[in-house]
Amino acid sequence: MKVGVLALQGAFREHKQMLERLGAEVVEVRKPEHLEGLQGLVVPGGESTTIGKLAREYGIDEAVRRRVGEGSLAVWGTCAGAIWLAKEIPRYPEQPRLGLMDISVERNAFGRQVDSFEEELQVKGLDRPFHAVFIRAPAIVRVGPDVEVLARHGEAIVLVRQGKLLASSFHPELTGDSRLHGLFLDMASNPVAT
Ligand SMILES: NC(=O)CC[C@H](N)C(=O)O
Repeated sequence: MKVGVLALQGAFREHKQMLERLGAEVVEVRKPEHLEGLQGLVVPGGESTTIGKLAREYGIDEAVRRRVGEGSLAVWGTCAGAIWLAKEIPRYPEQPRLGLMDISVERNAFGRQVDSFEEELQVKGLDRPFHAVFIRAPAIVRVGPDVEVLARHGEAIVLVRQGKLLASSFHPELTGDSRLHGLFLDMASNPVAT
């Protein structure tokens, strides 16, 4: 199983290590041609405007849209990566994005006072809670009819799936728990979107 991590900016190294621990071959994606032969792509947390601008400049967004359209690539956006995947970003209508998930993702939704926090999240499909780290995190404030909600923090939606696309508000790569990376590898290895 060969997957990539978008390595333009942000916390991609931790994702790479975790995916490798699960036995995947992991490529750092910096150009469209690096997507060749990949079944999945993880888009890390970081600064979503920077990631969006660089991905557009290098033509990576176009290439990812094409591969997702063919059904041959799964994508998981974490934190800034989730913002990049979203169709709507309230208050930032001009921000460059992939725009493939029918969700609205509000940047820095939890306010300045609580810049960062951690929580034991109940995740649909996991038998025990997942320790989630939120860092200047976004919240998913609207989901379309094809989007399944997998976890919430209070009222806020923080983990969703739409076919071969997955988005999380939090940073799943910062703890030793690799269950969500395992779920993503399962999604990427399944040729049929469910
Ligand atoms: N940890 C993160 O990825 C934070 C995302 C950042 N607040 C943004 O809007 O881009």
